[in-house]
Amino acid sequence: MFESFMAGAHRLSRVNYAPRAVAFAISFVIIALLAQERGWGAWYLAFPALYLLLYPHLLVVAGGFLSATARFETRAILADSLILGFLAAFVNFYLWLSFGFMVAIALNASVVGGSRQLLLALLLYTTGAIAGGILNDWQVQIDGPFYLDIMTMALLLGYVLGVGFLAYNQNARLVSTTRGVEERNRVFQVLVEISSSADLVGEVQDFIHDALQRIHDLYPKYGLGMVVRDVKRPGVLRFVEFVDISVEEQDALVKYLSTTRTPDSRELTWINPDNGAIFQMVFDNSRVRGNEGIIVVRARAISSLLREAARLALEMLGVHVENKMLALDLKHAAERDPLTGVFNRGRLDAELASAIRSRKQHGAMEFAVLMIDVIGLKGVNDKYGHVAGDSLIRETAVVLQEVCRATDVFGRYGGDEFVIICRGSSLTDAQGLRERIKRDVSGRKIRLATGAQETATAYLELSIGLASSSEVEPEEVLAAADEDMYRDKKEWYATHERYR
Ligand SMILES: Nc1nc2c(ncn2[C@@H]2O[C@H](COP(=O)(O)OP(=O)(O)OP(=O)(O)O)[C@@H](O)[C@H]2O)c(=O)[nH]1
Repeated sequence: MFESFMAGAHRLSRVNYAPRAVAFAISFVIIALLAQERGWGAWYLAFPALYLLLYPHLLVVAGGFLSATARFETRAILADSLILGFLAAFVNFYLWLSFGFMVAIALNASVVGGSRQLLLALLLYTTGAIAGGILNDWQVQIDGPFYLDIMTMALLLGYVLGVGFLAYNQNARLVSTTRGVEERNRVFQVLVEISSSADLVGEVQDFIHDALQRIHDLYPKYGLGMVVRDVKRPGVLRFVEFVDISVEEQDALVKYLSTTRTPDSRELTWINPDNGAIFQMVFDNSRVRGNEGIIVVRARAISSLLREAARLALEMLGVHVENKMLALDLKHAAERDPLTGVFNRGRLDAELASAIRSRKQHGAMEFAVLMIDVIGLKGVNDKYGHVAGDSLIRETAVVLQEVCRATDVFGRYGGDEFVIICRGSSLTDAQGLRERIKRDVSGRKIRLATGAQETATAYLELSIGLASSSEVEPEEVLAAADEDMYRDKKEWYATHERYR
Protein backbone atom coordinates (compact mmCIF):
# COMPACT_ATOMS: atom_id res chain seq x y z
CA MET A 1 0.00 0.00 0.00
CA PHE A 2 2.68 2.42 1.12
CA GLU A 3 4.85 1.17 -1.75
CA SER A 4 2.18 2.21 -4.23
CA PHE A 5 2.00 5.71 -2.70
CA MET A 6 5.73 5.96 -2.98
CA ALA A 7 5.93 4.59 -6.51
CA GLY A 8 5.28 7.97 -8.11
CA ALA A 9 8.06 9.68 -6.17
CA HIS A 10 11.29 10.50 -7.94
CA ARG A 11 14.00 7.81 -7.76
CA LEU A 12 16.17 10.12 -5.65
CA SER A 13 13.37 10.55 -3.09
CA ARG A 14 12.87 6.79 -2.95
CA VAL A 15 16.58 6.13 -2.49
CA ASN A 16 16.82 8.68 0.32
CA TYR A 17 13.65 7.57 2.02
CA ALA A 18 14.92 4.58 4.01
CA PRO A 19 18.17 6.17 5.31
CA ARG A 20 16.27 9.31 6.30
CA ALA A 21 13.45 7.44 8.03
CA VAL A 22 15.85 5.18 9.99
CA ALA A 23 18.31 7.93 10.93
CA PHE A 24 15.47 10.24 11.99
CA ALA A 25 13.85 7.51 14.11
CA ILE A 26 17.12 6.78 15.93
CA SER A 27 17.70 10.53 16.37
CA PHE A 28 14.31 10.72 18.05
CA VAL A 29 15.25 7.92 20.43
CA ILE A 30 18.47 9.77 21.32
CA ILE A 31 16.56 13.01 21.91
CA ALA A 32 13.98 11.16 24.02
CA LEU A 33 16.76 9.62 26.14
CA LEU A 34 18.43 12.99 26.46
CA ALA A 35 15.10 14.55 27.52
CA GLN A 36 14.78 11.92 30.22
CA GLU A 37 18.37 12.53 31.39
CA ARG A 38 17.83 16.27 31.57
CA GLY A 39 14.33 16.08 32.96
CA TRP A 40 12.56 17.82 30.08
CA GLY A 41 8.82 17.33 30.03
CA ALA A 42 7.10 14.98 27.60
CA TRP A 43 5.49 17.92 25.73
CA TYR A 44 9.03 18.91 24.78
CA LEU A 45 9.12 15.86 22.49
CA ALA A 46 6.02 16.76 20.48
CA PHE A 47 7.85 18.69 17.77
CA PRO A 48 10.75 16.20 17.40
CA ALA A 49 8.21 13.35 17.25
CA LEU A 50 6.23 15.04 14.51
CA TYR A 51 9.27 15.91 12.47
CA LEU A 52 11.50 12.90 13.05
CA LEU A 53 8.91 10.14 13.12
CA LEU A 54 6.19 11.31 10.78
CA TYR A 55 7.69 13.74 8.34
CA PRO A 56 9.96 11.35 6.32
CA HIS A 57 6.94 9.20 5.41
CA LEU A 58 4.75 12.18 4.59
CA LEU A 59 7.53 13.61 2.46
CA VAL A 60 7.88 10.59 0.20
CA VAL A 61 4.13 10.19 -0.10
CA ALA A 62 3.81 13.86 -1.01
CA GLY A 63 6.59 13.36 -3.59
CA GLY A 64 4.66 10.44 -5.06
CA PHE A 65 1.38 12.32 -4.99
CA LEU A 66 2.89 15.31 -6.78
CA SER A 67 4.91 13.11 -9.18
CA ALA A 68 7.79 15.27 -8.02
CA THR A 69 11.11 15.64 -9.79
CA ALA A 70 14.61 15.37 -8.31
CA ARG A 71 14.34 19.04 -7.37
CA PHE A 72 11.72 18.17 -4.77
CA GLU A 73 14.26 16.00 -2.97
CA THR A 74 17.10 18.53 -3.16
CA ARG A 75 14.73 21.14 -1.69
CA ALA A 76 13.74 18.64 1.02
CA ILE A 77 17.42 18.21 1.92
CA LEU A 78 17.76 21.97 2.29
CA ALA A 79 14.61 22.04 4.44
CA ASP A 80 16.16 19.23 6.57
CA SER A 81 19.26 21.39 7.02
CA LEU A 82 17.22 24.27 8.40
CA ILE A 83 15.08 22.13 10.70
CA LEU A 84 17.98 20.00 11.96
CA GLY A 85 19.88 23.22 12.77
CA PHE A 86 16.83 24.25 14.74
CA LEU A 87 16.73 20.86 16.49
CA ALA A 88 20.44 21.22 17.42
CA ALA A 89 19.54 24.39 19.33
CA PHE A 90 16.49 22.59 20.72
CA VAL A 91 18.73 19.96 22.36
CA ASN A 92 20.91 22.78 23.77
CA PHE A 93 23.62 22.01 21.22
CA TYR A 94 24.32 18.56 22.65
CA LEU A 95 27.63 18.22 20.76
CA TRP A 96 27.52 14.73 19.26
CA LEU A 97 23.98 15.12 17.98
CA SER A 98 24.56 18.65 16.61
CA PHE A 99 27.77 17.49 14.98
CA GLY A 100 26.06 14.35 13.65
CA PHE A 101 23.21 16.38 12.14
CA MET A 102 25.68 18.69 10.46
CA VAL A 103 27.80 15.88 9.03
CA ALA A 104 24.67 14.11 7.78
CA ILE A 105 23.24 17.13 5.99
CA ALA A 106 26.67 18.06 4.59
CA LEU A 107 27.10 14.54 3.26
CA ASN A 108 23.63 14.36 1.81
CA ALA A 109 23.77 17.77 0.20
CA SER A 110 27.17 17.24 -1.39
CA VAL A 111 26.26 13.79 -2.75
CA VAL A 112 23.02 15.04 -4.23
CA GLY A 113 23.89 18.55 -5.39
CA GLY A 114 27.64 19.14 -5.17
CA SER A 115 29.42 22.08 -3.58
CA ARG A 116 26.67 24.63 -4.20
CA GLN A 117 24.09 22.51 -2.41
CA LEU A 118 26.62 21.83 0.37
CA LEU A 119 27.20 25.53 0.99
CA LEU A 120 23.49 26.25 0.97
CA ALA A 121 22.81 23.35 3.37
CA LEU A 122 25.50 24.53 5.83
CA LEU A 123 24.15 28.05 5.63
CA LEU A 124 20.62 26.89 6.35
CA TYR A 125 21.82 24.64 9.14
CA THR A 126 23.56 27.59 10.76
CA THR A 127 20.47 29.76 10.22
CA GLY A 128 18.26 27.11 11.84
CA ALA A 129 20.69 26.80 14.73
CA ILE A 130 20.78 30.59 15.29
CA ALA A 131 16.98 30.86 15.07
CA GLY A 132 16.58 27.95 17.50
CA GLY A 133 19.26 29.42 19.78
CA ILE A 134 17.41 32.74 19.95
CA LEU A 135 14.09 31.04 20.65
CA ASN A 136 15.72 28.82 23.26
CA ASP A 137 17.50 31.73 25.04
CA TRP A 138 20.89 30.33 23.98
CA GLN A 139 20.80 27.48 26.42
CA VAL A 140 23.94 25.48 25.72
CA GLN A 141 24.88 22.11 27.22
CA ILE A 142 27.20 20.31 24.88
CA ASP A 143 28.03 17.24 26.94
CA GLY A 144 25.79 14.25 27.47
CA PRO A 145 25.93 10.85 29.10
CA PHE A 146 28.63 8.57 27.72
CA TYR A 147 26.24 5.92 26.45
CA LEU A 148 24.36 8.56 24.44
CA ASP A 149 27.66 9.84 23.01
CA ILE A 150 28.44 6.31 21.88
CA MET A 151 24.92 5.81 20.49
CA THR A 152 25.09 9.05 18.53
CA MET A 153 28.55 8.22 17.20
CA ALA A 154 27.30 4.78 16.11
CA LEU A 155 24.31 6.40 14.43
CA LEU A 156 26.54 8.83 12.61
CA LEU A 157 28.91 6.10 11.52
CA GLY A 158 26.01 3.93 10.35
CA TYR A 159 24.54 6.84 8.44
CA VAL A 160 27.81 7.69 6.73
CA LEU A 161 28.34 4.03 5.79
CA GLY A 162 24.73 3.75 4.59
CA VAL A 163 25.06 6.77 2.30
CA GLY A 164 28.43 5.47 1.04
CA PHE A 165 26.91 2.09 0.33
CA LEU A 166 23.98 3.64 -1.52
CA ALA A 167 26.31 5.83 -3.57
CA TYR A 168 28.42 2.78 -4.42
CA ASN A 169 25.34 0.85 -5.56
CA GLN A 170 24.10 3.73 -7.65
CA ASN A 171 27.49 4.04 -9.25
CA ALA A 172 27.70 0.30 -9.94
CA ARG A 173 24.27 0.40 -11.54
CA LEU A 174 25.31 3.38 -13.63
CA VAL A 175 28.47 1.61 -14.78
CA SER A 176 26.55 -1.50 -15.78
CA THR A 177 23.92 0.58 -17.59
CA THR A 178 26.67 2.44 -19.42
CA ARG A 179 28.31 -0.86 -20.37
CA GLY A 180 24.98 -2.16 -21.65
CA VAL A 181 24.46 0.96 -23.72
CA GLU A 182 27.99 0.73 -25.12
CA GLU A 183 27.54 -2.93 -26.04
CA ARG A 184 24.20 -2.15 -27.63
CA ASN A 185 25.85 0.61 -29.66
CA ARG A 186 28.58 -1.75 -30.84
CA VAL A 187 26.01 -4.37 -31.83
CA PHE A 188 24.01 -1.75 -33.69
CA GLN A 189 27.12 -0.52 -35.48
CA VAL A 190 28.08 -4.05 -36.53
CA LEU A 191 24.58 -4.68 -37.84
CA VAL A 192 24.78 -1.48 -39.88
CA GLU A 193 28.18 -2.58 -41.21
CA ILE A 194 26.80 -5.99 -42.13
CA SER A 195 23.89 -4.37 -43.88
CA SER A 196 26.09 -2.05 -45.93
CA SER A 197 28.57 -4.84 -46.71
CA ALA A 198 25.74 -6.73 -48.38
CA ASP A 199 25.94 -4.35 -51.32
CA LEU A 200 29.69 -4.78 -51.63
CA VAL A 201 29.92 -8.54 -51.24
CA GLY A 202 28.78 -10.32 -54.40
CA GLU A 203 28.07 -13.90 -53.38
CA VAL A 204 25.67 -14.98 -50.63
CA GLN A 205 28.33 -17.26 -49.16
CA ASP A 206 30.80 -14.35 -48.95
CA PHE A 207 28.13 -12.19 -47.34
CA ILE A 208 27.40 -14.81 -44.69
CA HIS A 209 31.12 -15.28 -44.05
CA ASP A 210 31.61 -11.55 -43.70
CA ALA A 211 28.58 -11.12 -41.39
CA LEU A 212 29.65 -13.99 -39.16
CA GLN A 213 33.21 -12.69 -38.95
CA ARG A 214 31.97 -9.28 -37.84
CA ILE A 215 29.73 -10.76 -35.14
CA HIS A 216 32.66 -12.90 -34.02
CA ASP A 217 34.90 -9.82 -33.75
CA LEU A 218 32.27 -8.45 -31.38
CA TYR A 219 32.03 -11.65 -29.33
CA PRO A 220 35.45 -13.26 -29.85
CA LYS A 221 35.03 -15.75 -27.02
CA TYR A 222 32.24 -17.64 -28.78
CA GLY A 223 32.51 -20.09 -31.65
CA LEU A 224 29.83 -19.14 -34.17
CA GLY A 225 27.97 -20.69 -37.05
CA MET A 226 25.40 -19.50 -39.55
CA VAL A 227 23.27 -21.85 -41.58
CA VAL A 228 20.62 -21.25 -44.23
CA ARG A 229 18.46 -24.27 -44.92
CA ASP A 230 15.27 -25.26 -46.68
CA VAL A 231 12.35 -24.94 -44.26
CA LYS A 232 10.40 -27.85 -45.69
CA ARG A 233 13.43 -30.09 -46.14
CA PRO A 234 15.79 -29.35 -43.25
CA GLY A 235 18.27 -31.80 -44.80
CA VAL A 236 18.92 -29.31 -47.60
CA LEU A 237 21.47 -26.88 -46.21
CA ARG A 238 21.96 -24.06 -48.69
CA PHE A 239 24.72 -22.15 -46.94
CA VAL A 240 26.88 -23.16 -44.03
CA GLU A 241 29.58 -21.01 -42.46
CA PHE A 242 31.49 -21.39 -39.20
CA VAL A 243 34.01 -19.30 -37.29
CA ASP A 244 36.16 -20.69 -34.49
CA ILE A 245 34.46 -24.10 -34.46
CA SER A 246 36.48 -27.27 -35.06
CA VAL A 247 35.88 -29.37 -38.18
CA GLU A 248 34.58 -32.30 -36.10
CA GLU A 249 32.10 -30.03 -34.35
CA GLN A 250 31.08 -28.50 -37.67
CA ASP A 251 30.28 -31.99 -38.95
CA ALA A 252 28.27 -32.79 -35.83
CA LEU A 253 26.34 -29.52 -36.09
CA VAL A 254 25.58 -30.01 -39.77
CA LYS A 255 24.36 -33.53 -39.06
CA TYR A 256 22.20 -32.33 -36.17
CA LEU A 257 20.73 -29.37 -38.07
CA SER A 258 19.94 -31.55 -41.09
CA THR A 259 17.54 -33.61 -39.01
CA THR A 260 16.13 -31.04 -36.59
CA ARG A 261 12.84 -29.28 -37.12
CA THR A 262 12.36 -25.61 -36.19
CA PRO A 263 11.37 -25.39 -32.52
CA ASP A 264 8.23 -23.36 -31.77
CA SER A 265 10.19 -21.06 -29.47
CA ARG A 266 12.75 -20.48 -32.28
CA GLU A 267 15.45 -21.23 -29.78
CA LEU A 268 17.28 -24.38 -28.88
CA THR A 269 20.09 -25.59 -26.67
CA TRP A 270 21.97 -28.57 -28.06
CA ILE A 271 24.58 -30.64 -26.31
CA ASN A 272 26.95 -32.50 -28.60
CA PRO A 273 26.80 -36.08 -27.27
CA ASP A 274 30.37 -36.73 -28.47
CA ASN A 275 32.13 -34.14 -26.34
CA GLY A 276 29.46 -32.43 -24.21
CA ALA A 277 29.93 -29.04 -25.91
CA ILE A 278 26.88 -26.82 -25.49
CA PHE A 279 25.42 -24.82 -28.37
CA GLN A 280 22.72 -22.17 -28.33
CA MET A 281 20.75 -21.87 -31.55
CA VAL A 282 18.54 -19.04 -32.70
CA PHE A 283 16.20 -19.66 -35.64
CA ASP A 284 14.94 -16.94 -37.94
CA ASN A 285 11.19 -16.75 -38.28
CA SER A 286 10.93 -14.74 -41.47
CA ARG A 287 11.03 -17.65 -43.87
CA VAL A 288 12.18 -15.83 -46.93
CA ARG A 289 11.52 -17.88 -50.06
CA GLY A 290 11.24 -21.05 -48.07
CA ASN A 291 14.64 -20.61 -46.45
CA GLU A 292 15.42 -20.42 -42.78
CA GLY A 293 18.44 -18.86 -41.10
CA ILE A 294 20.03 -20.29 -37.98
CA ILE A 295 22.76 -18.76 -35.83
CA VAL A 296 24.72 -21.16 -33.68
CA VAL A 297 26.71 -19.97 -30.66
CA ARG A 298 28.97 -22.29 -28.70
CA ALA A 299 28.14 -21.17 -25.17
CA ARG A 300 26.43 -22.43 -22.02
CA ALA A 301 24.09 -19.47 -22.23
CA ILE A 302 23.91 -16.24 -24.19
CA SER A 303 22.90 -12.74 -23.11
CA SER A 304 19.58 -11.37 -24.22
CA LEU A 305 21.50 -8.76 -26.20
CA LEU A 306 23.42 -11.39 -28.19
CA ARG A 307 20.17 -13.24 -28.79
CA GLU A 308 18.59 -10.03 -30.03
CA ALA A 309 21.63 -9.29 -32.23
CA ALA A 310 21.43 -12.82 -33.67
CA ARG A 311 17.76 -12.33 -34.49
CA LEU A 312 18.38 -8.99 -36.18
CA ALA A 313 21.36 -10.40 -38.10
CA LEU A 314 19.20 -13.30 -39.28
CA GLU A 315 16.42 -10.99 -40.36
CA MET A 316 18.91 -8.96 -42.33
CA LEU A 317 20.49 -12.11 -43.70
CA GLY A 318 17.06 -13.25 -44.87
CA VAL A 319 16.43 -10.03 -46.74
CA HIS A 320 19.88 -9.99 -48.31
CA VAL A 321 19.87 -13.67 -49.25
CA GLU A 322 16.51 -13.04 -50.87
CA ASN A 323 17.83 -10.01 -52.76
CA LYS A 324 20.99 -11.78 -53.81
CA MET A 325 19.14 -14.85 -55.04
CA LEU A 326 16.75 -12.64 -56.95
CA ALA A 327 19.67 -10.70 -58.44
CA LEU A 328 21.40 -13.98 -59.41
CA ASP A 329 18.19 -15.25 -61.01
CA LEU A 330 17.81 -12.00 -62.92
CA LYS A 331 21.46 -12.02 -63.96
CA HIS A 332 21.12 -15.63 -65.04
CA ALA A 333 17.98 -14.88 -67.00
CA ALA A 334 19.49 -11.76 -68.55
CA GLU A 335 22.60 -13.44 -69.89
CA ARG A 336 21.34 -16.88 -70.86
CA ASP A 337 19.74 -18.07 -74.03
CA PRO A 338 16.36 -19.55 -73.08
CA LEU A 339 16.46 -22.36 -75.67
CA THR A 340 19.87 -23.80 -74.81
CA GLY A 341 20.73 -22.35 -71.38
CA VAL A 342 24.17 -21.24 -72.63
CA PHE A 343 25.30 -17.58 -72.69
CA ASN A 344 23.34 -15.32 -75.03
CA ARG A 345 24.59 -12.69 -77.40
CA GLY A 346 24.50 -9.95 -74.72
CA ARG A 347 26.92 -11.83 -72.51
CA LEU A 348 29.10 -12.79 -75.47
CA ASP A 349 29.32 -9.13 -76.54
CA ALA A 350 30.27 -8.11 -72.99
CA GLU A 351 32.95 -10.82 -72.82
CA LEU A 352 34.29 -9.81 -76.18
CA ALA A 353 34.44 -6.13 -75.15
CA SER A 354 36.32 -7.13 -72.00
CA ALA A 355 38.76 -9.27 -74.02
CA ILE A 356 39.34 -6.36 -76.41
CA ARG A 357 40.01 -4.01 -73.47
CA SER A 358 42.48 -6.40 -71.86
CA ARG A 359 44.30 -6.94 -75.13
CA LYS A 360 44.65 -3.16 -75.59
CA GLN A 361 45.77 -2.50 -72.03
CA HIS A 362 48.08 -5.48 -71.65
CA GLY A 363 49.44 -6.35 -75.09
CA ALA A 364 50.14 -9.93 -74.05
CA MET A 365 46.49 -10.81 -73.38
CA GLU A 366 45.69 -12.45 -76.69
CA PHE A 367 42.32 -13.90 -77.48
CA ALA A 368 40.76 -15.89 -80.27
CA VAL A 369 37.17 -16.29 -81.42
CA LEU A 370 35.56 -19.34 -83.01
CA MET A 371 32.34 -18.68 -84.92
CA ILE A 372 30.38 -21.87 -85.48
CA ASP A 373 27.37 -22.29 -87.74
CA VAL A 374 25.10 -25.32 -87.96
CA ILE A 375 24.85 -26.40 -91.52
CA GLY A 376 21.46 -27.42 -92.82
CA LEU A 377 19.21 -26.20 -89.99
CA LYS A 378 16.80 -24.79 -92.50
CA GLY A 379 16.56 -28.25 -94.09
CA VAL A 380 15.80 -29.83 -90.70
CA ASN A 381 13.15 -27.20 -90.02
CA ASP A 382 11.57 -27.79 -93.38
CA LYS A 383 11.72 -31.57 -93.21
CA TYR A 384 10.86 -32.29 -89.56
CA GLY A 385 9.44 -29.01 -88.30
CA HIS A 386 10.70 -26.31 -85.91
CA VAL A 387 10.58 -28.57 -82.86
CA ALA A 388 13.23 -30.73 -84.49
CA GLY A 389 15.18 -27.60 -85.49
CA ASP A 390 15.10 -26.43 -81.87
CA SER A 391 16.23 -29.84 -80.76
CA LEU A 392 19.19 -29.68 -83.15
CA ILE A 393 20.20 -26.28 -81.75
CA ARG A 394 19.95 -27.61 -78.19
CA GLU A 395 21.99 -30.72 -78.91
CA THR A 396 24.61 -28.67 -80.72
CA ALA A 397 24.96 -26.47 -77.65
CA VAL A 398 25.40 -29.52 -75.43
CA VAL A 399 28.12 -31.15 -77.51
CA LEU A 400 29.99 -27.90 -78.10
CA GLN A 401 29.88 -27.03 -74.40
CA GLU A 402 31.44 -30.42 -73.65
CA VAL A 403 34.36 -29.77 -75.91
CA CYS A 404 35.10 -26.29 -74.50
CA ARG A 405 37.73 -25.75 -71.81
CA ALA A 406 36.85 -24.18 -68.47
CA THR A 407 38.41 -20.88 -69.50
CA ASP A 408 36.48 -20.66 -72.79
CA VAL A 409 33.37 -18.53 -72.96
CA PHE A 410 30.75 -20.27 -75.02
CA GLY A 411 27.35 -19.02 -76.13
CA ARG A 412 24.69 -18.85 -78.81
CA TYR A 413 25.22 -15.78 -80.92
CA GLY A 414 21.86 -16.05 -82.63
CA GLY A 415 19.89 -18.40 -84.92
CA ASP A 416 22.16 -21.35 -85.64
CA GLU A 417 25.41 -19.56 -84.81
CA PHE A 418 27.54 -20.23 -81.76
CA VAL A 419 30.65 -18.41 -80.56
CA ILE A 420 33.56 -19.52 -78.42
CA ILE A 421 35.82 -16.81 -77.01
CA CYS A 422 39.20 -18.21 -75.98
CA ARG A 423 40.83 -15.70 -73.63
CA GLY A 424 44.54 -15.79 -73.05
CA SER A 425 44.86 -18.40 -75.81
CA SER A 426 47.36 -18.35 -78.64
CA LEU A 427 46.30 -18.87 -82.22
CA THR A 428 47.72 -22.40 -82.08
CA ASP A 429 45.56 -23.23 -79.02
CA ALA A 430 42.44 -22.02 -80.81
CA GLN A 431 43.37 -23.96 -83.92
CA GLY A 432 43.70 -27.02 -81.71
CA LEU A 433 40.19 -26.44 -80.40
CA ARG A 434 38.83 -26.05 -83.91
CA GLU A 435 40.47 -29.32 -84.93
CA ARG A 436 38.97 -31.06 -81.91
CA ILE A 437 35.50 -29.83 -82.81
CA LYS A 438 35.92 -30.90 -86.42
CA ARG A 439 37.18 -34.30 -85.31
CA ASP A 440 34.92 -35.06 -82.31
CA VAL A 441 31.72 -33.11 -83.01
CA SER A 442 31.22 -32.67 -86.72
CA GLY A 443 29.49 -35.62 -88.28
CA ARG A 444 28.02 -36.79 -85.01
CA LYS A 445 24.68 -38.54 -85.24
CA ILE A 446 22.09 -36.53 -83.34
CA ARG A 447 18.69 -37.72 -82.21
CA LEU A 448 16.07 -35.02 -82.73
CA ALA A 449 12.74 -34.69 -81.02
CA THR A 450 10.17 -33.99 -83.72
CA GLY A 451 6.97 -33.80 -81.72
CA ALA A 452 4.92 -35.96 -79.44
CA GLN A 453 7.41 -38.66 -78.50
CA GLU A 454 8.64 -39.03 -82.07
CA THR A 455 12.29 -38.72 -83.00
CA ALA A 456 14.40 -38.40 -86.10
CA THR A 457 18.12 -38.52 -86.62
CA ALA A 458 20.45 -36.07 -88.32
CA TYR A 459 24.17 -35.71 -88.71
CA LEU A 460 25.59 -32.61 -87.12
CA GLU A 461 27.59 -30.60 -89.60
CA LEU A 462 29.38 -27.45 -88.58
CA SER A 463 31.26 -24.71 -90.38
CA ILE A 464 33.84 -23.10 -88.13
CA GLY A 465 35.58 -19.76 -88.55
CA LEU A 466 38.55 -18.72 -86.48
CA ALA A 467 40.39 -15.43 -85.89
CA SER A 468 42.83 -14.25 -83.28
CA SER A 469 43.96 -10.91 -81.91
CA SER A 470 47.50 -11.91 -82.86
CA GLU A 471 46.53 -11.58 -86.53
CA VAL A 472 43.96 -8.79 -86.69
CA GLU A 473 43.03 -5.74 -84.64
CA PRO A 474 41.10 -6.78 -81.47
CA GLU A 475 37.91 -5.05 -82.64
CA GLU A 476 37.99 -6.96 -85.91
CA VAL A 477 38.44 -10.45 -84.50
CA LEU A 478 34.73 -11.32 -84.50
CA ALA A 479 34.14 -10.08 -88.06
CA ALA A 480 37.25 -11.95 -89.21
CA ALA A 481 36.00 -15.16 -87.55
CA ASP A 482 32.64 -14.68 -89.27
CA GLU A 483 34.33 -14.22 -92.62
CA ASP A 484 36.44 -17.30 -92.01
CA MET A 485 33.30 -19.24 -91.15
CA TYR A 486 31.73 -18.36 -94.51
CA ARG A 487 34.92 -19.46 -96.23
CA ASP A 488 34.75 -22.74 -94.29
CA LYS A 489 31.07 -23.18 -95.17
CA LYS A 490 31.82 -22.64 -98.84
CA GLU A 491 34.55 -25.22 -98.60
CA TRP A 492 32.15 -27.64 -96.93
CA TYR A 493 29.56 -27.19 -99.61
CA ALA A 494 32.26 -27.59 -102.27
CA THR A 495 33.21 -30.96 -100.87
CA HIS A 496 29.60 -31.97 -100.21
CA GLU A 497 28.21 -31.04 -103.62
CA ARG A 498 25.02 -33.05 -103.19
CA TYR A 499 23.80 -30.77 -100.35
CA ARG A 500 23.53 -27.85 -102.71
N1 LIG B 1 14.01 -24.30 -85.20
C1 LIG B 1 14.67 -23.14 -85.15
N2 LIG B 1 15.14 -22.59 -86.26
C2 LIG B 1 15.83 -21.43 -86.22
C3 LIG B 1 16.06 -20.78 -84.98
N3 LIG B 1 16.77 -19.67 -85.23
C4 LIG B 1 16.97 -19.60 -86.58
N4 LIG B 1 16.39 -20.67 -87.17
C5 LIG B 1 16.37 -21.01 -88.54
O1 LIG B 1 17.66 -21.46 -88.94
C6 LIG B 1 17.90 -21.13 -90.26
C7 LIG B 1 19.22 -20.45 -90.32
O2 LIG B 1 19.50 -19.97 -91.58
P1 LIG B 1 20.69 -20.51 -92.41
O3 LIG B 1 21.93 -20.49 -91.60
O4 LIG B 1 20.72 -19.77 -93.73
O5 LIG B 1 20.20 -21.97 -92.68
P2 LIG B 1 21.04 -23.25 -92.85
O6 LIG B 1 20.10 -24.29 -93.32
O7 LIG B 1 21.76 -23.59 -91.60
O8 LIG B 1 22.02 -22.83 -94.01
P3 LIG B 1 23.55 -22.79 -93.95
O9 LIG B 1 23.99 -22.33 -92.63
O10 LIG B 1 23.90 -21.84 -95.06
O11 LIG B 1 23.94 -24.18 -94.20
C8 LIG B 1 16.74 -20.24 -90.70
O12 LIG B 1 15.83 -20.99 -91.48
C9 LIG B 1 16.06 -19.85 -89.41
O13 LIG B 1 14.66 -19.71 -89.54
C10 LIG B 1 15.54 -21.38 -83.81
O14 LIG B 1 15.67 -20.89 -82.71
N5 LIG B 1 14.86 -22.55 -83.93
